[in-house]
Amino acid sequence: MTGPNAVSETLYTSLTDQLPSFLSSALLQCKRLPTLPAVALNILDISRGAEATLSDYASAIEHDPALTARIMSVANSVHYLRAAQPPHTCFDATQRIGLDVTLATVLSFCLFENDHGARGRLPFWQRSITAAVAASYLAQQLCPHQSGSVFTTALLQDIGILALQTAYPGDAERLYGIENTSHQHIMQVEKRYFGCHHALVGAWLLAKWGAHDGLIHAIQHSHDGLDTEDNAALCLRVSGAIADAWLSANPADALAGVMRQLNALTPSSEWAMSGLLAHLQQTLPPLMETLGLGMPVTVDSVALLKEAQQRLFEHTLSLSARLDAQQKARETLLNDYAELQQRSRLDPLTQLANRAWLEEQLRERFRLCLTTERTMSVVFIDLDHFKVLNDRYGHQAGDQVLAHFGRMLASLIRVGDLAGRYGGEEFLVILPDEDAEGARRFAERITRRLQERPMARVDQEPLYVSVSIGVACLTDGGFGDERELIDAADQSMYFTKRSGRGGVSVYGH
Ligand SMILES: Nc1nc2c(ncn2[C@@H]2O[C@H](COP(=O)(O)OP(=O)(O)OP(=O)(O)O)[C@@H](O)[C@H]2O)c(=O)[nH]1
Repeated sequence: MTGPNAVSETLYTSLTDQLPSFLSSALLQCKRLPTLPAVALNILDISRGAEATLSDYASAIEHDPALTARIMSVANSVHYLRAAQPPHTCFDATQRIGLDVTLATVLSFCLFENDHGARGRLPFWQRSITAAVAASYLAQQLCPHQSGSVFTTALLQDIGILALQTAYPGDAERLYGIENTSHQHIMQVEKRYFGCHHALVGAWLLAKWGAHDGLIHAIQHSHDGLDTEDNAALCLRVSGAIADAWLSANPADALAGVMRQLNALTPSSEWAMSGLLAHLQQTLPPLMETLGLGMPVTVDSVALLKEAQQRLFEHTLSLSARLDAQQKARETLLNDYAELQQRSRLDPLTQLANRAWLEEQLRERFRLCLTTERTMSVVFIDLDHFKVLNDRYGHQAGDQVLAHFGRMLASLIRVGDLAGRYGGEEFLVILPDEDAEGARRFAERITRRLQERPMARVDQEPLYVSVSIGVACLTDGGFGDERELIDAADQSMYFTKRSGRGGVSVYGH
């Protein structure tokens, strides 16, 4: 289970304070509560079909308190909650967590270790389901938009009993096995034996598992008096009494007693009691039959659990296969993205950084230098008489020269430097942590290299080019931004041009 989330942390702490500590330690030992065997069978049946939908699972789970509590808590966990409303019904919960998590949650059901254990819990399950059906019918009359959540809350109102029976299997028979004991009496016995009754236990468990505050609060007060302004709470609280009456040895008398109580509170016509009884009469017998609660249940729990584990295993396998595929798709996507990003930063002809990337990098490095009090230099390079070269040897030869020059420049820079094509036949190199003298030496290496190596061959003849270079160092001017630094390097480059080309000038030197 998920553990309390941030929202219910305070509620959880307050419930923990109220719960005797020996009880919380014992309850923590039972990680899962047993599921109705018939529901477990139904879930397995559904999981065998390839076309099973979320609704199929939700319909199966919604009558089982243990699985309902589990699925509600998982759906409410922080991971799924995000900014959304908490789930109010099994349908909400399964929609929230999706098919994979629903399957993983419901297939990890557990059962009572033997038929005897399951039979001993029949009254608990019968009461939970009867109360849920009654509560949702009443809610449809009084607060229709809450009937789904009232059903779920009513189903879970006694989950504390299931937990206590599971934590104290040896005492369960003695505490809960006496026939025709009233719910009131059970609560008195619990109070004597455990120091609190099952509503608090149920609320604490749901808080521990991370259910939402509304549900926890409603369970905690599910057994309070009927004197409440809140219609949903009223439907919940009266549902237990109706379930007890319906399941008692003498339903007619018991129901009359409940009606008397209600009449004292509110006019009976509003409650449409006869409609409720007709609804219970019509709904409950087939439902109890389906859930195996009409007669003792006989199931081979070992075989059932084995099959569930097998299904869970198959499900996990298919899930991990899908995760693998998703992971691969994600990696390809990331690679494609990285490649695309890299391409969007490159000049296609020279394979150096393009102007946009150069400017972005220069902006960042300029800011870094200011904050860390470091320096940097930029080197502005312009190929000489490139128009003449193009005109004389053709545009293709010009392209060849640019591409070759790009490769040469890339071979001269160090790790951390950035060389790029700034415009047509203009190049820019950023030299971090380099002063003006270092940058000048770098620029002179370029001019020397160009004297040694031709940048193209035309009709087998080597074609040499020269460049005019301007250098500017951050330390040599009060530059306000990176643009001013580039302008300074550009000015120095023009100075070189005016001085006869094929050389290096340094700004401010
Ligand atoms: N082949 C080729 N030529 C280009 C490219 N980009 C710009 N050019 C050319 O480069 C030439 C630049 O000419 P100018 O700005 O007059 O400069 P220059 O001829 O180098 O003269 P100076 O800079 O004064 O030495 C123009 O003819 C442009 O067409 C390109 O990608 N490929």
